[in-house]
Amino acid sequence: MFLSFCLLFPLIPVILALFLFIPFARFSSASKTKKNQPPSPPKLPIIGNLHKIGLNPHRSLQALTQAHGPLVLIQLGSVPVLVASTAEAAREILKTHDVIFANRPKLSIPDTLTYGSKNIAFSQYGEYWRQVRSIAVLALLSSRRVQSFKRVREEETRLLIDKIGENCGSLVDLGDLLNSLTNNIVCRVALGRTYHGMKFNDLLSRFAYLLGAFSVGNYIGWLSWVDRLSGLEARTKKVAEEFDEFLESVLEEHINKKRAVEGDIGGENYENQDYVDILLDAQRENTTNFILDRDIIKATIIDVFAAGTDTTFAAIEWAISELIRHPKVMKKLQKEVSEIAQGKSMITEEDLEKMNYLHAVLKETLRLHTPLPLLISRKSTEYVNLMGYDIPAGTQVIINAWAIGRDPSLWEDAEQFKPERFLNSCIDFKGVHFEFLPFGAGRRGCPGIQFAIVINELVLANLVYKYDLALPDDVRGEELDMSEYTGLTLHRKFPLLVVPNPHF
Ligand code: HEM
Repeated sequence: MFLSFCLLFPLIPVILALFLFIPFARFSSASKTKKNQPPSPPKLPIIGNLHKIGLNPHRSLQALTQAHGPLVLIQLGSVPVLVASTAEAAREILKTHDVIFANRPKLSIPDTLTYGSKNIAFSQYGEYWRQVRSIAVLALLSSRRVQSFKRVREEETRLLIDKIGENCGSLVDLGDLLNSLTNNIVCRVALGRTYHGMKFNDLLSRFAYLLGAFSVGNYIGWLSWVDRLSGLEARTKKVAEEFDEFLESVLEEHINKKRAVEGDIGGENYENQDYVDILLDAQRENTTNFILDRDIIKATIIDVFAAGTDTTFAAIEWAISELIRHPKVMKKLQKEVSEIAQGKSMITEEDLEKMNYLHAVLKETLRLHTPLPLLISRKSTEYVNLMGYDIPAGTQVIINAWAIGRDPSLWEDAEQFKPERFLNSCIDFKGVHFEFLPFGAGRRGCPGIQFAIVINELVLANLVYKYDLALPDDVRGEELDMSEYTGLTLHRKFPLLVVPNPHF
């Protein structure tokens, strides 16, 4: 399930009606006597535990876990959902029983936005998913491809640094600039060029918002009219249509460019190809076991925006926020970066490897501000006994990676930002350490780790190398408001406004 409850509001009248007219009921499910189900909090009729979720589901689900244990079975409307919030439970799901939990639930909003879940992230587990994922890895996310986009990343980072330089001493919306930077990088490597303008940015932000929106109909089928009445359904269709129009124009541009290039010099080499070129080639050369039709190509491009841009941007924004709040950490990082840069004008990607403290800062950020706090929901395909509990086939599963990252039994001073904890530690985010899961794990784990990390590190290193960042109105860094806004991705609630000055 794509769990985010920013659009839970349409349900409020229903919840109120239940509170007013239906006496509280503690549903002791009949099946419980037969099966050993995980503990469940008390439920209300019809809505089950929906009222317990609130606007920050990762926090409310953490509270449920603290009250009921590592595996909790909640009822969202008519849908039972298993919530796992400890490293041990995550290991059982993502490693021991990875195949059983490799499916995704089908949900109406992502389904509409991704041509019937034809993309990687929402497609059903099986041969189709395997093939589209491997095309994306080969064409965009493999080490070789990620390496080949080095120039794009360094150029865009330089543009960001220059833009900030033009505004030294003035108030800058750093979040906005970082958002544009990630969009530009992703557009250039995936689509071949940048796309600017209010209209495109607005489309992307409506798209990201809807991906995190809550659809009543997914959980209480007979209330699906609420989604129509609230306008959610219409808004989703409109964004899907606008995105489709945009992607059609991108495909046409590529097809025309290909014709022109072939006419001229007989073809383009691999290194100069963007993601769309490679997908169109695979279509023409019929290299997949299924027909790579236009909708599949468009859905696969959507993955890059849906899974890749907002997450990458959120990670950098939280990292800068924590550095502003922790001046000593900022100084230590600036020292490391400056020593390695040795006075050159920009940090390059070759320099990053030596920056151990930078790696630790990024890991600590991803631990405390996991960009997808609840990963992407899974769905079991067969019955399984999980940590002694009976879990039937078809159960939706949420893994609260955010809560695991803050589990005080795993992390000392779990709520504190202390990058040092990662300095002499082998823990990383590649999906083998279940106490630290910002990219998930197992076969549905994130394939974009390398793509994202190098952007994050390059931008962070250059920002702190070139600038000191202060809060406006002489507010101390430690006082920066860290409130969250939860959509699909966890973002800062308030813009990150800073006053940059050259760092010497
Ligand atoms: C800091 C940045 C990123 C974070 C934190 C992140 C995190 C995640 C997480 C938690 C999942 C779900 C894993 C699971 O279910 O176990 C995921 C899936 C995915 N991510 Fe990322 N991601 C990031 C960047 C990217 C980038 C840059 C791309 C591509 C350009 C990408 C592409 C994908 C795709 C395609 C999936 C779906 C995989 C599948 O279902 O097989 N991600 N990501």
